[in-house]
Amino acid sequence: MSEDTIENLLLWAQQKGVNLPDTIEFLQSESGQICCVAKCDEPEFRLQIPSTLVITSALSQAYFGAKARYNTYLKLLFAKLKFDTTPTLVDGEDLKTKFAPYIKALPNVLDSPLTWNPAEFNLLNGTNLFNSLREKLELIFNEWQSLLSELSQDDRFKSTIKPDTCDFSALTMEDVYLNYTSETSSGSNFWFSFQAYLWSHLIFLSRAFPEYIINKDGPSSSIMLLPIIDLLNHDFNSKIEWSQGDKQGSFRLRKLEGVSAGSEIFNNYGGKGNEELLMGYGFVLENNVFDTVALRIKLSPTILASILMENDVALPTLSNYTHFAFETDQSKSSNEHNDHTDGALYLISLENDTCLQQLLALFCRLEAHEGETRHHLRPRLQGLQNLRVALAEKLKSTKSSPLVEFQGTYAINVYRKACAEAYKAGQVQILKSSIDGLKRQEKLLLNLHKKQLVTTKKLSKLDPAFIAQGLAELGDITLSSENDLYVLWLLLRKSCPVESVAESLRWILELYGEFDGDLINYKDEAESLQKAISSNIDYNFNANELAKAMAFIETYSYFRASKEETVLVKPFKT
Ligand SMILES: C[S@@+](CC[C@H](N)C(=O)[O-])C[C@H]1O[C@@H](n2cnc3c(N)ncnc32)[C@H](O)[C@@H]1O
Repeated sequence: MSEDTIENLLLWAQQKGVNLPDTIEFLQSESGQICCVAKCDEPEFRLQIPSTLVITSALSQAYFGAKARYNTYLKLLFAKLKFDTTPTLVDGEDLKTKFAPYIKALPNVLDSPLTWNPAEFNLLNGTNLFNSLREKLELIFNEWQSLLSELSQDDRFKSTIKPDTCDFSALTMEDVYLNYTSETSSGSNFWFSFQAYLWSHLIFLSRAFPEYIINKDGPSSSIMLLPIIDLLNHDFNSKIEWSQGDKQGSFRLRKLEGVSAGSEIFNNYGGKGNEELLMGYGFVLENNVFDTVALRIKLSPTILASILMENDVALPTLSNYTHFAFETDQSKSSNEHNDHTDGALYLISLENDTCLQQLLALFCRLEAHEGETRHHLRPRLQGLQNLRVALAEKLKSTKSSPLVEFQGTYAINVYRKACAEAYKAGQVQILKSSIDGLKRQEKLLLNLHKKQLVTTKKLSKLDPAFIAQGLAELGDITLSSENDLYVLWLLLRKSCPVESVAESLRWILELYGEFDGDLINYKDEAESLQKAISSNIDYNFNANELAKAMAFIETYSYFRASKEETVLVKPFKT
């Protein structure tokens, strides 16, 4: 952007009543980004925008007569102001002319991955952004298609605007890029093209404010643009107040701390992680304390219903974390109902352990058998293991996952590459540190409850005769799993006099004596173990008894995937 463009913008703003203090200046960095800098010590910075410069859905309602989907029509109006060469009249005033200096100063190309080419898109492979990008684009695409359908029935537009019937789901990501999202995609010069709509969408995504600040009676999810105020960059340490200004419908930004000469004056877009910053604003922050890895856990309707009824573990949804300045009417209604149809959403971070512990509580609850709660030792250990495995898989896929295939040759923008790498590194760091935290937690629990645990190693140590004689008597059999070893121990020891069994193993036999579990799932396995034994030696175990022992071991053990071992756990509420 040229210096003239900024000059014109500032002049225009002053003429329209923006109080631009002469103690600040707007500078342009080498990358073309504008920033606001204090020329001298600024004890109390304020910037106020009159209502006449605020771009709200009142304008799109007036122009399109829209009675719903306010944000969607506002984005369309803004695309029209940018891309249509003819006037857009509201109450006799041409909005295109009115806002021309502002629109001219806006970036033409935005760095959100929604516009990245296939080679750049592949830089994100394995991440949540990579996995969700297509779905996000499809939502915007559907929003745009339905707008075209509505406009094609409006007398004012029906001669020029035809519905678009493209089936988005049939397009590859390369098709999407070439036909719809690249700067040079076909139809990009029409104000009602997808490319124009996407540009407008991204401008709102990266610059919009919630309208309720100046209009308490308006729809709560409505968004607005604030020229000049939106030149301020983001710093999450910046102490800022947003409020209505002196006059009805005006907006005031106030810095709640002094700014020293030469320092940049920042806005604060809120505590956002790099995923949200990259997607919405096209940048990331190094060492971002708000960085999170989003993990969505889908639950079957039955489990969901019982967990909600018990009200013991948290099942957060998006609405628990943030209020977006930018929200589609659709996403808002699902948030309002705290709907779990998309699953529970856990945002785990380096800085705050709460979410990881909530997620762990859910994993432990999912492992609790009948008669257990998530606080029992066995489901706690199993939950820890399962979550570790899940995070390790996520880590693996974040580090290396398949790439999308594409035909063309595309240059990779250096800035975008750096953003993708920093975002990925942040995700990897959070996952690794969460896994380490879980490892430590498991180790503590294992140390604390050593007496409640039996491994096959401990079993062999406490009952050497079982290995030396008992097993030897069964001949040379191949056990399909470590569980079979416990099963055989149970069957060989269940009728032994109590005193002959080591004290710390007796609880197993006592519980086994009372055990009355469902055997149906173990019949086949039991029969094959029975066969393996009897084909080897004339030793006849009852298949039902084998099935009972197998069911028992499953009920009273946890599988420690990290060591590939089954550990028997004495029922214990921690
Ligand atoms: C509301 S605008 C701020 C004005 C913007 N600098 C401009 O030149 O128009 C938001 C955009 O500014 C840039 N931005 C804001 N804060 C930033 C930061 N801390 N680091 C890098 N880029 C930032 C991003 O491109 C973002 O999409």
